[in-house]
Amino acid sequence: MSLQIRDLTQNWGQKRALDGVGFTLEAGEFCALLGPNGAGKSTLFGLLTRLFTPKQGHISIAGHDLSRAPDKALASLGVVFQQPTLDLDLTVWRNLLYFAGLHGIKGAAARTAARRALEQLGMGERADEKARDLNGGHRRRLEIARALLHRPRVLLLDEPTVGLDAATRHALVSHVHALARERGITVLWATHLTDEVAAEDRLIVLHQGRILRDGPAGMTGAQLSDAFLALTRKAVP
Ligand SMILES: Nc1ncnc2c1ncn2[C@@H]1O[C@H](COP(=O)(O)OP(=O)(O)OP(=O)(O)O)[C@@H](O)[C@H]1O
Repeated sequence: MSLQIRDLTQNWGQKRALDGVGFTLEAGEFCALLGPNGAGKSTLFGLLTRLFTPKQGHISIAGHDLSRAPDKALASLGVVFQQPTLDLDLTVWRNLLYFAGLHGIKGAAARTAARRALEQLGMGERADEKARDLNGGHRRRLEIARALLHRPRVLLLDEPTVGLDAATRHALVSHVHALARERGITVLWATHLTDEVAAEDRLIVLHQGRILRDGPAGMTGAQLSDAFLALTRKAVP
């Protein structure tokens, strides 16, 4: 399995942000992590990326235990955070090479990796443009390309469509589905928008730090939206 989480619990003072969360994702699986504001999605991502360490629970990435072998585990992980972190004054190409360098990928290997990542995101023609001149959707795609440079097995995206219009969001979701399907990358896509979930996706609903539902989405659109609202309303104490 590519990503395994067991019994993860995290408190912020008196507040329990995650309460015994556990699930396993296989290679090539696209999993939508759906939760309203405050569900615990960012806390979960903070633990997965080792921004902080869990008091209780276990995380393993591509078979590497995150607390015992953090370097190997994190080398298998690509991350797109909610807040964009591109250098807007650099070209697309320079943004990628700079980040490749941070991963220790240099010279011809870095150029090959950057070319491959741009192709994967349909941005092969954009290499010489300044990041500032890209529209919101292409900036996001560049961030995804950058997260793929070191060929991670697992890709985490924390609400990557914030601020994008519906058509651009749809295009971005399609690109990332293709990465999972065609490249076997395991994707964990956090969102609070039900229209980003496809019927065949694995769907995990997180609310108030707990998993309320885990399985194939099986529905989309208004049906899914109604089911999500009913589920999260019912759970309010
Ligand atoms: N550093 C922190 N200190 C204190 N409380 C926190 C901290 N981070 C998160 N929380 C609380 O933990 C709960 C879960 O928050 P989290 O940000 O993980 O949820 P989320 O699903 O990512 O929400 P959003 O979509 O609003 O970002 C919330 O009640 C939040 O107020």
